[in-house]
Amino acid sequence: MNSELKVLSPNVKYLDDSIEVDYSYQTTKVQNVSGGNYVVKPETKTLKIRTDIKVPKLGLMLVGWGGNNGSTLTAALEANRKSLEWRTKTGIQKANWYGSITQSSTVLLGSSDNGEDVYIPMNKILPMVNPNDIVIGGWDISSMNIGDAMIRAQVLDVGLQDLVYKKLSQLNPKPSIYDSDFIAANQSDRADNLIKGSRYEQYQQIIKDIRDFKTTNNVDSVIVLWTANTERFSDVKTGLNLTMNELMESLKENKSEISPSTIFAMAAIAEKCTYINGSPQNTFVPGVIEMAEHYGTFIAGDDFKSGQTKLKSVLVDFLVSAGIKPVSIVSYNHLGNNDGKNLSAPQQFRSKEISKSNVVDDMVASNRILYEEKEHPDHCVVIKYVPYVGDSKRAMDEYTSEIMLGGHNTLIIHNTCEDSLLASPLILDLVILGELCSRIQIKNCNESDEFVPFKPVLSLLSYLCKAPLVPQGTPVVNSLFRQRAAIENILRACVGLAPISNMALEQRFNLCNSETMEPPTKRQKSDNLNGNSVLTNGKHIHTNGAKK
Ligand SMILES: NC(=O)c1ccc[n+]([C@@H]2O[C@H](COP(=O)([O-])OP(=O)(O)OC[C@H]3O[C@@H](n4cnc5c(N)ncnc54)[C@H](O)[C@@H]3O)[C@@H](O)[C@H]2O)c1
Ligand SMILES: O=P([O-])([O-])O[C@@H]1[C@@H](O)[C@H](O)[C@@H](O)[C@H](O)[C@@H]1O
Repeated sequence: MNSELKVLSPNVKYLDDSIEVDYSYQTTKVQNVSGGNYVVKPETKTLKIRTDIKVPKLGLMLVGWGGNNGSTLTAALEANRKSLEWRTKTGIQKANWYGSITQSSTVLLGSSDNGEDVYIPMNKILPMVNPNDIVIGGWDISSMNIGDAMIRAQVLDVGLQDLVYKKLSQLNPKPSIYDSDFIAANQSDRADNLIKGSRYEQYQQIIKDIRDFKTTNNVDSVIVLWTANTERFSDVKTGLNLTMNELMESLKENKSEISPSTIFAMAAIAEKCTYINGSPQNTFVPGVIEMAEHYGTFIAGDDFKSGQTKLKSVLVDFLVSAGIKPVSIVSYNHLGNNDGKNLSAPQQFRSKEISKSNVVDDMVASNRILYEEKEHPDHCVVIKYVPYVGDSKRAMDEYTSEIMLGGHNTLIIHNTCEDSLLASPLILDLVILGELCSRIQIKNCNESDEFVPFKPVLSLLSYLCKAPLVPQGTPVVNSLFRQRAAIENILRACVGLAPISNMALEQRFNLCNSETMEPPTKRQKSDNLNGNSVLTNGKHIHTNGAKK
């Protein structure tokens, strides 16, 4: 077990294969009685949470492996695995995972005896897959090896490229499913690495590829993740894909409206491999969701939330929760990578426009003081293909908001997003957190004797997605900090710790008996006398409460 955290609590048991927690889960039920009068009922559920601490040997199969994101992630895995360093014009650069919350962010654990906040790396709370142990592979419609694909991508420092090229050039993507009706025509010149045959035969080939990858690499489990081009939306209609059976029949009848990404999702689900969609298209048609529920396989997506949209889900949250009313949001960006080339086609752009535009909906709907029922800010998304800038996407945003008494506030932001260097760590987090979720189960002791897994639609990964896929009947949350808090607090619950509330009552009230003890604060110095910690605050007080 690589976790370095030990929680001392009667509610937490560290067993050979698992951590078991007795957890009191508190929620609040609201009954909107009438006229804005609410009756609120706190609820407590007695749960048992079990986390399997055996970390599997994990395989990651990327669809679109030879793309900018896929080749960059592969290089990053190699660079970090070997702790590579390379010379740049500003000095020596060391490999790192900046931008990954599991590898480079921390979680507030609690406060020390002298009142200081203590933080712990997120990947130390529970045993998680070590990126160095991930075996990567995948498919691409382009036959180019990953080393040459990395060069083609023009993302990484040449110093790093030179260090990893030999290894990456030996990696070759498997042939993939190409359907020119779903991605831009300008992608056809890459399509030289294709699976022939009917859609059903392609589906069977993908299943075989997954099985072969598992066996060849001796991995315990595989996650399949789409980082291939953005597809146009598929039609969703009766007789085509509304149910699992309709979808499977449509596949067997070789219906042209079944997209490559949906075929990949079906194959992964059938092989019980978590499937994650990093692009905005509607891969998860209702039949795919039913299939995931039938097989109990995790699915997650859509569309990595990497830069411009990630900032939007912070800014709009801040503005609206500050009582400031965004009334116009214009998000313009241009990029010159192959993604931008594909998005220069109208149908592919439309997929991206939808995912980039819906990200403010939940925050706007949260404040009926600012917005009437059907009222929304003007929201315009523009993406232009400008080859010269390559993967270094430029995002320019203007947020205009109404402030008090008819005033206006305008935020203008220029945000240079190195798209693949921002997206690759998100792919790592999607994979590591997605795998961790497969080892967590919960039992509602009041209702059942059974431990149950997460629902197949893994909404916990929403922090990493622009257009979160959520279980039917549950709300879409785009607010970045709410999404992150969900991850943090579920990780804490798995080791028996209460959610972070930031109430810090012990710092705001004298919760100790004021006669005998001052609450510790950061400013006060603590030093040890005769083994007792003594707080100095103008008077000497023993921690055992005896006054000197
Ligand atoms: N910051 C980001 O980079 C970011 C953020 C959010 C979403 N995305 C999405 O991630 C995806 C990948 O981005 P990218 O910059 O790596 O794009 P890219 O064009 O460099 O890579 C896509 C790869 O997919 C391959 N491909 C296309 N159709 C395929 C198929 N059916 N099967 C297998 N391979 C196929 C292409 O040959 C290409 O190598 C895009 O859909 C993009 O919209 C990227
Ligand atoms: O930065 P972000 O908005 O999260 O996401 C990016 C978009 O801004 C960009 O237009 C698109 O090309 C990328 O695929 C990605 O979707």
